Amino acid sequence: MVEGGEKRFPVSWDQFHRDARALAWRLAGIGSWKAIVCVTRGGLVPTAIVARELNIRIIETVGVASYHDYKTQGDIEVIKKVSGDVVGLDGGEGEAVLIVDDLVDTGKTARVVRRILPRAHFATVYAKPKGRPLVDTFITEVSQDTWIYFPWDTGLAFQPPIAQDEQR
Ligand SMILES: O=P(O)(O)OC[C@H]1O[C@H](OP(=O)(O)OP(=O)(O)O)[C@H](O)[C@@H]1O
Ligand SMILES: O=c1[nH]c(=O)c2nc[nH]c2[nH]1
Ligand SMILES: [Mg+2]
Repeated sequence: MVEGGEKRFPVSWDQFHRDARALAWRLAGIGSWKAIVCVTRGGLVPTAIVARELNIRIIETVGVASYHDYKTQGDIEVIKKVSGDVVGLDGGEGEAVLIVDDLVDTGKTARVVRRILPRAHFATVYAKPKGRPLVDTFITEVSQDTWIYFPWDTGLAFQPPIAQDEQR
């Protein structure tokens, strides 16, 4: 959640692919997992990239939404639960599971998913300071007052020259 003057962190498809692949490289050096639980919808694209790189073919989803209005967080809603088969793999409680999301911001989403899969490994591509303690592995940290613009939410648009912006 961003309050007051915000900073912007726009991410292109190319940069996102590189960052998600960097996440897969890091995860490959840490452990191995039998299944991915993807936190939809933001986790869908990084899950595809990580699953390809780590050769994981069991993909489950958990549907969580809280940013119903652009940039304003509401109550957390679990729209789709995790299948018991996946939670119970190996020792249960998500022991064999890798959870993938695009980012942690306040950490509220991660806290809810962690409650369902307490022993899973939680991985995101980006992290903000408040959410950071809730993730096991991430690639890039941005400040709390930064909004990350993902390529699937944005398009090419004219940018006014910096000098013109300063005259306003
Ligand atoms: O750490 P938090 O403050 O909880 O925010 C992080 C969550 O917010 C976004 O999901 P969103 O609720 O917007 O739903 P979406 O993935 O369907 O876009 C993002 O994909 C994370 O899942
Ligand atoms: O596109 C997004 N960018 C963000 O920085 C963010 N934080 C929570 N949810 C988010 N969605
Ligand atoms: Mg999400």
